[in-house]
Amino acid sequence: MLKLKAVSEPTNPNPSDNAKKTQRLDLGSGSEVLYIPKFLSYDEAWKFFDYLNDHIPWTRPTIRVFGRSCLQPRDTCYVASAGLPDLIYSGYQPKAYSWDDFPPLKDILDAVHKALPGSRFNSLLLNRYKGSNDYVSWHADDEKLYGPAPEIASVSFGCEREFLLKKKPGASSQERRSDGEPMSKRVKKSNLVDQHSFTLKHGSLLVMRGHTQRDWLHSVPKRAKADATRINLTFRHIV
Ligand SMILES: O=C(O)CCC(=O)C(=O)O
Ligand SMILES: [Fe+2]
Repeated sequence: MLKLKAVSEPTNPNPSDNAKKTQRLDLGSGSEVLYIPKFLSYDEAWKFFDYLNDHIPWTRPTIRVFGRSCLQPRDTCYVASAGLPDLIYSGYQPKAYSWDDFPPLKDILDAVHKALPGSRFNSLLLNRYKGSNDYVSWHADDEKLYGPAPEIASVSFGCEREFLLKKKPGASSQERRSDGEPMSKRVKKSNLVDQHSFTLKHGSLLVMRGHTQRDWLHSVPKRAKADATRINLTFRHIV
């Protein structure tokens, strides 16, 4: 696994925000992940956690995976701006709530837009992992309605969980290592650079960009020791 390089957030000139280090991971072939561990303060993030845990109408729908019906292994909810095409995933079409139904979500959305200049997210999938047995299996958020190179911003609250990325079978191989050395000049150890792991902390922001959904899969696996509740918000732009 590659070590992440910590860089100061160049878009934020406020010196009081120096603690907000952005880690940037170049996955090669136009795929990139950003990770900001202290996107929200600890106390602020717990206030959002309590609000979301109590006020979101969480459901655990039946979805279809490989032709079989099963209970989705986590709670979910969906919020989207008016007039957008319906989201359907795993044979399930969630009801779209309005941003006005949950005003604190608009505050989080504003903070995300500020951290990612040029972004304009208009939909949000919420996930609640109620304990160590809840998870999301390997997938890419590559539904057509997100366009060919979607930016997805993911904010985490509560229990820390591991977030894994692995190269899709058949995706073009990595062009260069993090130190810029071309792979052709050295022995390829593709299994080392084709998987990455992040521990998504309370109040953190993770962003997937470029061709990440085309070329990579991600998951949040079951973890016996992660026995408390985690809430995750994934902001997306529907084209
Ligand atoms: O919970 C997470 O960190 C990831 C959720 C996710 O991948 C999704 O909702 O598509
Ligand atoms: Fe996802």
